[in-house]
Amino acid sequence: MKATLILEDGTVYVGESFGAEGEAVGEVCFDTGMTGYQEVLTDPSFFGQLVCMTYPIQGNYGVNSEDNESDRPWPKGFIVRECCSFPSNFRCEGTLADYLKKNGIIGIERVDTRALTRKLRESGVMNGVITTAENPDVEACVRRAKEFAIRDAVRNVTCAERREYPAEGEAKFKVALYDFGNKRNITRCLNALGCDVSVLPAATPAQEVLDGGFDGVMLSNGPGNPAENTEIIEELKILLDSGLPVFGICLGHQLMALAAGARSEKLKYGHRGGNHPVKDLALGKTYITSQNHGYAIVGESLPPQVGEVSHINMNDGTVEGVRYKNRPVFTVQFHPEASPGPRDTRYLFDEFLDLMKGGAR
Ligand SMILES: NC(=O)CC[C@H](N)C(=O)O
Repeated sequence: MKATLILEDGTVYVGESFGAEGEAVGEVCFDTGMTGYQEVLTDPSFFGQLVCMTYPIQGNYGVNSEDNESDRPWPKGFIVRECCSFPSNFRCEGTLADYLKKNGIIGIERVDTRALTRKLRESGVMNGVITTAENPDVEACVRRAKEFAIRDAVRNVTCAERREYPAEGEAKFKVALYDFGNKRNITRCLNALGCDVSVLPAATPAQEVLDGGFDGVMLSNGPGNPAENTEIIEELKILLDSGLPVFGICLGHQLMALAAGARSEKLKYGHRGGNHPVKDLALGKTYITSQNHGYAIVGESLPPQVGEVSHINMNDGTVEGVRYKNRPVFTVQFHPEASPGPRDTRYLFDEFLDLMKGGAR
């Protein structure tokens, strides 16, 4: 069956449908990861997006029940060069196409993903429509794409109620994890290091965390424009000055910086993939990191008496981490939990544990 991708600038890519049928409107972004499509699909940070994978074959090792980063896939559509129909892997439990169909996600293949990626790199991020209609009305699709905006993102992906995830082995610490769209591997990493983790809805008041007997707070990744989360930012202001250790990842990093008085900006086309070089300024060392974000914190807007930039992206110089002054609080824009991605920066979880022990970072 035919499928068509129409960008808001009127560009049309004709391909073939391989997931659900119908129409999806969303923000088109590209991800350069060579593996990890299942983790990408189930990462709640992709809520509302049409994700183009730059690696030319997807689905070649199928899908399984162990690699999910949340309970369901979140992008509105998946754009690939080729979707493999006969996956081969000892862990494979089904095909990517069936998985998308079952979950109502539209997939389009046979798209020149190199041309699309170049277009987004040159023109910047754009909205689009994928439709399986035989003769789509391009003008109407362009209108719908232009009208689209990702709104209430965190509210749509956060958990409805608190859930407990016990430590592996002896529990050393109790961590409150704010779920802004949490990737399961953040919970797994903490559990593996001996933390009992309570995953909390995004709207949990800071006071409840302070009264909860926790040793530290983890702020998760999540979708959407960080600046729209005004109520959460107010709660984080309380946590920032509470003396409790806090570690933030991606959206969690952005929200804490906004709470500290900084400003966020939308990047031209974002960073998504598993090969982004980031320099830890204190160590003078560069790590290869996993990333998925469309916004960043503006370094100069961070009040210098509150925090300083700790990491920068070696491709474009954008802020990749903040260390807060006189507070046991640090955050990173990239994904130390990876999944998919390199594990270079897993050590940051140990640093969070050191803070909870009361040691210096
Ligand atoms: N993965 C994330 O947490 C992404 C954060 C934010 N939604 C952004 O796009 O920048």
